[in-house]
Order: sequence, then structure tokens, then C-alpha cells
Amino acid sequence: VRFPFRFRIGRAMASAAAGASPARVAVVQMTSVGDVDANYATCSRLTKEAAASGVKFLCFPEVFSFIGSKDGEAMKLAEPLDGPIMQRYCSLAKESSMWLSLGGFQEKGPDDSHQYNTHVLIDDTGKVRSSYRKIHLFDVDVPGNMVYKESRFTAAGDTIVAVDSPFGRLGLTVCYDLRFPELYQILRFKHQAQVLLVPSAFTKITGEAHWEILLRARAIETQCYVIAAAQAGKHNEKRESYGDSIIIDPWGTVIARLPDRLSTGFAVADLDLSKVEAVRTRMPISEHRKFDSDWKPTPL
Ligand SMILES: O=C(O)CNC(=O)[C@H](CS)NC(=O)CCC(=O)C(=O)O
Repeated sequence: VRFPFRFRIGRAMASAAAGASPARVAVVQMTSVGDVDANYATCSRLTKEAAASGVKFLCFPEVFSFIGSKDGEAMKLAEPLDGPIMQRYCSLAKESSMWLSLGGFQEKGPDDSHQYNTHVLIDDTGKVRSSYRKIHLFDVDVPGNMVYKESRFTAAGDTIVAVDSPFGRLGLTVCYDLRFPELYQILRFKHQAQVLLVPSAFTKITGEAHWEILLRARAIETQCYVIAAAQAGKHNEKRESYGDSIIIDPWGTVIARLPDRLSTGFAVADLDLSKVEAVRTRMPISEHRKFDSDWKPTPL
């Protein structure tokens, strides 16, 4: 058990963090295509390779299991979380004794014309532990690219999800959520998240401009680890994603990364939850926060 700051942060926290080891995690980068079996083969290979490197928790990007080239194509494949596609990933987790974060699964939606964009967390026994439906939908006119309208086929979620794991308390989010800091503030200050997950399929243009900056800002302002798995490269004639999967520590330092030019692989880091507590103890922003109700009304 690696635990250098035990005495500084107190007994209760020490045992919580000690229970959290080992904490070797990895972030995947991949180029999903319009073929469920081919994408599963890639995920399965990466999971087995990661297991061989001692990884206990592997994080995949949004739309890991399918990226179609035609509008609404993914809708036809949408399944409930106990359907055959997710069952295959549950077996993979069990066989490899690996926790899996599967960001952006096409979950069967509330009606025949909408799916959910769901981040699914599977434990090392192959059980679905938790799931989060993307709240912020990407209806955006990307300069120099195209107009995205995710809400045409996707229904938004309405529930914030944080869940305990051997790797700390995880906050589940997806892709475009990253631009809405209030979600991450709630995960940290209301739900005590320690590790934020941001599986993504960022566009090339917005990713180059904003990806790393937004992720490091979320890590710094929440004092959490951030694990952000990215789709990378060309999925079909029309669609390309910005790679650069990263893991960031609660001080904002990038501790693992896969550059955009590497399309498929994973990068490993050891999470040390005592670092989260050390950063929070020395810079107690949770005690310094102010709220609307703390201010005097603005004089008119
Ligand atoms: O529709 C799918 O196939 C899966 N969903 C996505 O890829 C989503 C919605 S189109 N993409 C994003 O949220 C990109 C966000 C982004 O690029 C930014 O915030 O700049």
C-alpha cells in the first residue's frame, strides 16, 4: 500500500484511501467505426493488453461501440443496458477482472425516435454498477465544420451520477458536458467526487481549441483526478475526432496522455487518492466558496 500522507489527513480518510489501492488505471484512445463487432474486437484486445499491464480500471471513449456514417443509423442498434451488446462488455470485464467505464453507449430511449447517450460503469465481476445519461446535448454549429444536432435522435438525461469504486468516488459525465462547469461543481461539492470521467468524441476543430484547457480547468477547480478518453482520427468520410486522451491529477498536471496522431492504444497512470486529500487540505476551496446568497444585492 503506497500511502505517504497518512498522518496528515487523518485516520478516517486514510482507511478510505488505503482501501482504494491498487489504483492502476488507463485511458483508451480508439477510432470507432460503423461495425459493432469490429469495435468490440478492438475494445477486447485493449482490455486484455491493459489487464496484462496490471490495469484495474479501463476507460473507453464516447461511442466506443458504434459510430455510423448516416443520420439515425445508431438508433436502430440502440439496446437496453441488459441487451446483448452490453452483455458482451460485461463478460469482457468479468473475464479480465477489470472495471470498465464505457462512455456514450446508445441506450434504448424513451420513444422509438430517441436513444440515450449513456455512460455505463461495469465492475470487475461483470455487473453494471452505474449508468449516467448525457445531460447536455451537442446542438452546435461548429465553425468551419458542420452543424451537429444531437437532440434530433437523443433524449437528454436528468440525473447526476456519482458512485463509489475501488478507485475513489467517480463522477460520470460525457463529452459536451465538459463545457458546463456547474455539473462538475455539483459532483465535487455535493457528491464528493474524487475522480471525474469525461469520455468523449470531440470534433477536431473544437478539440484543438478547447479540449486540454477545459479538462485541466475542471481538474484544478474541483481538485479531482480527471480521466478523459477520446475518439481519434477518421471514422468515415464525413467524421473525424480529436484524439489526445488524458489523465490529469488534482493539481492539474497531465500524468498520462496519448497524442492525437496515435489512433489506438491506452495510457496508464497510478491514482493516489491521498493526493486528492493533500491538495484539498492545503488549498481548502470548499471552505472559501461563496454563494449567491452571500452577496449583498447589487445597488441599482
Ligand atoms: O452522435 C454521436 O455519434 C455521439 N455523440 C457525439 O459524438 C457528441 C454529440 S454529436 N459529440 C459531442 O458532444 C462533441 C462535443 C464537442 O466536440 C465540443 O464540445 O466541442
